[in-house]
Amino acid sequence: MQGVWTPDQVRSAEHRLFARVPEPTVMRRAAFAVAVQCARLLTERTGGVAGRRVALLVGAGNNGGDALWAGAFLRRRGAGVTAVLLAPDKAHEAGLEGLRRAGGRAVPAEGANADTAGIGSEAADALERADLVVDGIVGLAARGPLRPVAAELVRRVTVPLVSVDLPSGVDPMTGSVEGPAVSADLTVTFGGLKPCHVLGAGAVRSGEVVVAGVGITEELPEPEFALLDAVEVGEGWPIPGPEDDKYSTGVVGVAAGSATYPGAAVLATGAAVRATAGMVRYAGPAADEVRSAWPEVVATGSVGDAGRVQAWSVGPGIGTGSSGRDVLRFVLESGRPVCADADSITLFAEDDTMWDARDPDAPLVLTPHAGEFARLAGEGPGADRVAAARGIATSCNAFLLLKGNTTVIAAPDGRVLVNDARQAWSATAGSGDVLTGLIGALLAAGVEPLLACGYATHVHSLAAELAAHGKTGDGGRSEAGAPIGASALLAAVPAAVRAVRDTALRTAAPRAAAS
Ligand SMILES: NC(=O)C1=CN([C@@H]2O[C@H](COP(=O)(O)OP(=O)(O)OC[C@H]3O[C@@H](n4cnc5c(N)ncnc54)[C@H](O)[C@@H]3O)[C@@H](O)[C@H]2O)[C@@H](O)CC1
Ligand SMILES: Nc1ncnc2c1ncn2[C@@H]1O[C@H](COP(=O)(O)OP(=O)(O)O)[C@@H](O)[C@H]1O
Ligand SMILES: [K+]
Repeated sequence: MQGVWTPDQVRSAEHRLFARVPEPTVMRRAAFAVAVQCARLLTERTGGVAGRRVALLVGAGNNGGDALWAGAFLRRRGAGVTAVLLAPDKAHEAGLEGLRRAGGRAVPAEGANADTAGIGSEAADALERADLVVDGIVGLAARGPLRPVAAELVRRVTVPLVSVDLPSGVDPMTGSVEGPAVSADLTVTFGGLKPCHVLGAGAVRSGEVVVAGVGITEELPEPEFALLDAVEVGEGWPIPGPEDDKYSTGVVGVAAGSATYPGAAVLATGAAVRATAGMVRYAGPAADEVRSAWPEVVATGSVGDAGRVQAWSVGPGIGTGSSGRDVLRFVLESGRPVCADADSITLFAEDDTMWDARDPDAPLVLTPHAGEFARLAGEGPGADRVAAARGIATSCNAFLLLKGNTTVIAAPDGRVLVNDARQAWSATAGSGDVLTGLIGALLAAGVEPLLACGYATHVHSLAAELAAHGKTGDGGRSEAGAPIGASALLAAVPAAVRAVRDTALRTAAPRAAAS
């Protein structure tokens, strides 16, 4: 798992490090890492470093200090470096001195001969001629969007941009963007990932993220939350072994759909079929449609007739009337792990007694989108989606999966996983039904609920990406991609599972050879 740490955790780790290593040494290590990445980008985009022009956007704090020292390193490799100072009186003194000693120069952002936007002519010129821009405007201490002069400078950038620590203007803790902010091609951060690199708009604005340890990593506590990588998903995805049969790999029950919404039943059940090897039972009014789409499914008209299952997926298309309520109550009373989505969430929100129907020891997974979350919580998730998901998971004693481009999954004990989709092809009607089926199947296979949600979400977003790009093994590959429907996403689930399992296999082989 890749950990993510809050700005406060990183600051305390920094202070512990400063007890052993002088602060200027740490700053120069950080700046060197920035310079290395700038040189790489310059070489990729322009063929070299010497003779290229770099503009540094320098704010009042240590983030600007990092940029200034990085500029000094780049100057020594032959680049022409100009620092544009947003607060000339407060610019990091040692960094400024270092840059000047290396032959770089510094100009004020709002200097002489300012243009109508208030930008001095030397600053405007430096930006116009730059091959690369370094954003050292603000780092961990950032509050709110870019101020007007910084925003104007950033607006003028047309060349690759490297952010120091985080893209300025993005909230470090939540990744939210409330006004002008930097969009980086590359962000070099220190010690470990911070929330803004993986959450919401910040994830997009960060571009490629490179973590430089600089000694801080060793001082970090347990991370605030974590991301699963493809290797972990591939290793953990349940597959049948030699001793297995259709029952031992987990029987999942799907209670979804209605006469009005048979599609929800077909999608959720199909996802369960495609996710694991065990048996899938369907119970509900869309039994005929499910049977004809998925002949391998054992389908009945009501949950009472469904037979034994190891876990339930319930909710999509069941409605919020009395029959939906009875279905939800039945599966909750079964004492099995339950993934409750869509209408089930509304039923929980509208009927407090529903909580009493569940066995508190049986895991309950709730998978709301923002609107359903608001129904459940009484208010929307707001900017801090991790805190919002964690709050409801704890108060409801449930696993809470908050959907979106960044999906946040919180366990009742406070653990949190985040999945950054890095694309939005799954923003299509019915794709949530597919996710419900995947989670139910993994719960039935005995995967721990937080991981079941993490694996399912990872495979779901990968399936959307593969389907949109025609990378499912049936030709029509495309780099640009094209919109897909939930059926195409569902059809791509096996390709996504194969992809993560292959990644895990490729990683395991060299490890085995080395040991
Ligand atoms: N102390 C060190 O030696 C190290 C510092 N590091 C760097 O130091 C940074 C943190 O430095 P600082 O604590 O000095 O703070 P910043 O450099 O993040 O902030 C500088 C100033 O900008 C102001 N500011 C806040 N929001 C703003 C906005 N929206 N627009 C413009 N200005 C705004 C803040 O009030 C603060 O005074 C990290 O992000 C990292 O880049 C790291 O290199 C690790 C080592
Ligand atoms: N902009 C987006 N980018 C990436 N994934 C998204 C985006 N919007 C929605 N999704 C994902 O698509 C699925 C939609 O689920 P849901 O809102 O329940 O839709 P439906 O009820 O139509 O099936 C969720 O897994 C969600 O995380
Ligand atoms: K920055």
